[in-house]
Amino acid sequence: MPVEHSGHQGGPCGKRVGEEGWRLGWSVPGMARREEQAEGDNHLSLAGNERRPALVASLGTLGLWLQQDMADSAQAQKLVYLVTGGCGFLGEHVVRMLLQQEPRLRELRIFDLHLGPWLEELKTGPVQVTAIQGDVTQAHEVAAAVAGAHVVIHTAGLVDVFGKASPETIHEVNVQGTKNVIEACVQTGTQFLVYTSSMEVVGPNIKGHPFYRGNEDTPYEAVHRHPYPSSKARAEQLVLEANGRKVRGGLPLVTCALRPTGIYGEGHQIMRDIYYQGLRLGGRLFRAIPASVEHGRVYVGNVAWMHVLVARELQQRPALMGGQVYFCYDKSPYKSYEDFNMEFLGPCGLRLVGTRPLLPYWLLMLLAALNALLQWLLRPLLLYAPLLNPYTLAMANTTFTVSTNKAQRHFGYEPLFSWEESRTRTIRWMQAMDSSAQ
Ligand SMILES: NC(=O)C1=CN([C@@H]2O[C@H](COP(=O)(O)OP(=O)(O)OC[C@H]3O[C@@H](n4cnc5c(N)ncnc54)[C@H](O)[C@@H]3O)[C@@H](O)[C@H]2O)C=CC1
Ligand SMILES: C[C@@H](CO)CCC[C@@H](C)[C@H]1CC[C@H]2[C@@H]3[C@H](O)CC4=CC(=O)CC[C@]4(C)[C@H]3CC[C@]12C
Repeated sequence: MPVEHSGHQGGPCGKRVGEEGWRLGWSVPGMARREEQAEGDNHLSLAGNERRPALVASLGTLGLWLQQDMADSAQAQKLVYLVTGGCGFLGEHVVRMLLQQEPRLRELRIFDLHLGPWLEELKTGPVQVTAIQGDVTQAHEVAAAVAGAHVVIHTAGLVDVFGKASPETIHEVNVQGTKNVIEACVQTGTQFLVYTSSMEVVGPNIKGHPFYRGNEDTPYEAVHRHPYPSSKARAEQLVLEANGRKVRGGLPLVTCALRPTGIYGEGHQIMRDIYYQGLRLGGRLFRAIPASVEHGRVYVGNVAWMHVLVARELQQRPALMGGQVYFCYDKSPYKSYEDFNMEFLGPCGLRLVGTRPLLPYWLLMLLAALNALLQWLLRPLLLYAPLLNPYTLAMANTTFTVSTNKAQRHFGYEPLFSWEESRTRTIRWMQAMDSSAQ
């Protein structure tokens, strides 16, 4: 059951499909919309040298379209966005989604501790892409990156529930890093800040209370001891409290926070780890959690889309959206953590053994505690960070699901990807990942 994070072995996935990496084929259903729009633009641009006000006025309806077009162009390609953590799992999807779905973008700044080589391919497009290698814990680096940006999407964070980093480091990156982002906005005059929070700021709590299909207003006793949820909760609070502060130039800062549930999709490291764990176990995984325990999941493309939309609409509806929190949701089915993963791992040849947990819960807890002890004992020699520890077991074993339409009501969010698309894309990525590694 307990396993270390994986090394790679070839698996059944790769034997079926030989594809290039998922990055090469990245596109979204909404692209059709942008293409239609582009076609429309081309159509209008046939009259390109006739775009003078007098003639426009005499052409009746067409003139009105042209005027609108001119107004749109004046608005177009004006904005500078900064995405912190833009090279992470979610950050990369946000970056690509912005490039495809935000026509007003002039410059996109991508700030990350580690820059990915894939950024190079983005630099050939019409939007200026600026890669900034930097650390959110360094206030001066953040301020330099934020200066002149209209919108900041702050996704950078230390996501660690496995004990790889110290509590102090998690706090430094997630809390101090967020403080630095807020102060940079205030000092340099950036007015819009979107923060990637987490469902974990709510729960599951340490008492294991279920949160069953709850929404942003559902009462829940949020009690945190683990450094990751504590840090995310504190950072979210700081972001929301900063809403309304005056930024340089006198305008109010407008902030909001998005709370994804467990994100899945192309690039998801934990899914990768579980896949290789299954391969090492001869193509089997052993059920540890009852199928009745629901765990909320959301597709990364939809989370990215929500970031793009919220950033756009925050500028239009600051009074409604400023200081608000929104769960990230889509049409992914409610299932247990393990059953949900099987939606992707199954088509890759893995099998989940058992209709009920194979081990009693007390034994799992014992194994989890043993892992925690081993981690502590081995720490001077090596990093032992298995998936199973008392915290992750409690997470997987506590119902936490969301049912809300707040994002739809406040800013017209509808998922861009259906469940079928999200599933297919994730399976394709797993298959491509495996075949490219063989
Ligand atoms: N993965 C998930 O299921 C969920 C993630 N989130 C949140 O979404 C955000 C992104 O998470 P993931 O993409 O999953 O994680 P990730 O680890 O793939 O991405 C985080 C990015 O932040 C960067 N980063 C870390 N420390 C930094 C620092 N000091 N300075 C600058 N950049 C730094 C990393 O290099 C990485 O590229 C995080 O804020 C996380 O708390 C929220 C809910 C669920
Ligand atoms: C007990 C094991 C038997 O199969 C499985 C252990 C699974 C855990 C590693 C995961 C279960 C729940 C996950 C977390 C959850 O989806 C919410 C999260 C939100 C975040 O903001 C970051 C990631 C995570 C903490 C996620 C991490 C992995 C699990 C604990």
